[in-house]
Amino acid sequence: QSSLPRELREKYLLTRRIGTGVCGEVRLAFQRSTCRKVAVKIINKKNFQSEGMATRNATTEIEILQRVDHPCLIKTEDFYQTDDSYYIVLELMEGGELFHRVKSQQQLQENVAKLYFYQMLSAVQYLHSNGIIHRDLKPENILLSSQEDVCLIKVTDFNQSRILEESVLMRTLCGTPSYLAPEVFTQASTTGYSLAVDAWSLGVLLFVCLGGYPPFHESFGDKSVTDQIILGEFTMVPSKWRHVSDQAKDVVRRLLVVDPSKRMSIEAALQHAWLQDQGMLETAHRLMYPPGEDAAAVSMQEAPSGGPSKRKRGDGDEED
Ligand SMILES: C/C(=N\NC(=N)N)c1ccc(NC(=O)c2cc3cccc([N+](=O)[O-])c3[nH]2)cc1
Repeated sequence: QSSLPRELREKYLLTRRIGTGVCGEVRLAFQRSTCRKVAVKIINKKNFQSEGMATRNATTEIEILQRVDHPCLIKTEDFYQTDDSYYIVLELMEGGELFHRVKSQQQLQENVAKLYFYQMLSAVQYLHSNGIIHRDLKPENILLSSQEDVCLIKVTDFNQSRILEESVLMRTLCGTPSYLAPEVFTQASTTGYSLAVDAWSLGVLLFVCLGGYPPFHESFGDKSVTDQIILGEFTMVPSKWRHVSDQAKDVVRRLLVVDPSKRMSIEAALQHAWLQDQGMLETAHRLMYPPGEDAAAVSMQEAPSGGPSKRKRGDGDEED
């Protein structure tokens, strides 16, 4: 406890480790004033390659963590740092990492995988609409809110994230193209598809949820994992995929496409037939926007037809 920042120690009681990551650990903590349980992610700075990289990455990450506001993105409520570590206070996600959920259940039931996948798509759609690319979507970075199958998921770990800012390239493309070399345009097409990297990762995540094992793995055939990825050669083991619907397989196949310009986009995935499932969508929206938690949600609720519409005013009075 002694090496913790004093303010952190004064406000929170840190207890046992609940999660481990390559760049640090996660501890269960109690807010002393309310006894409320929170998670504290401790990231040791020396894990980053170079000092410059560390500060930029971490600053960007902290900025992103504090800026994002979506039900399927982890929220930070406090942030401290010492010379050698960052301490990020986060909401507790008692279901732990998706990685362990899939491992313990071999593979998820299709409707559960669909509910989780829809939430991941919503989270990534929000990030992309705010010019943020996650770039490191994997089962360890998807957290579950409870031990129940039907639960809220949250994306975390923006360590590799990048904020798409106005690039020199974009400005260049505004000027007269007459004197520009061809690679300036072809290079444009590659950076133009940088959002698509998250779509690929979501394809891998969905594959793991449905199949219970990774699509690219050294145990498959004689090619290296890198070669399998570059060739887009994934293996659907029949015994594992026999009970998975053709529509679900179609989503995976359209995301795990090597050419980013041909890969299904996040938007297109949200429109895919597999996700036009009213039951799942209602469950997802009930989890993401629980009634009564947010005035906006209340006002969006359909007032019961005919009966007096109960709406909460700012001062909390019920009005008929
Ligand atoms: C921001 C971040 N990583 N950033 C980075 N590596 N640079 C980050 C990474 C991982 C987490 N993980 C958790 O909050 C987390 C993991 C876990 C496992 C069992 C149980 C719980 N829990 O809250 O009950 C867990 N929470 C939270 C934040």
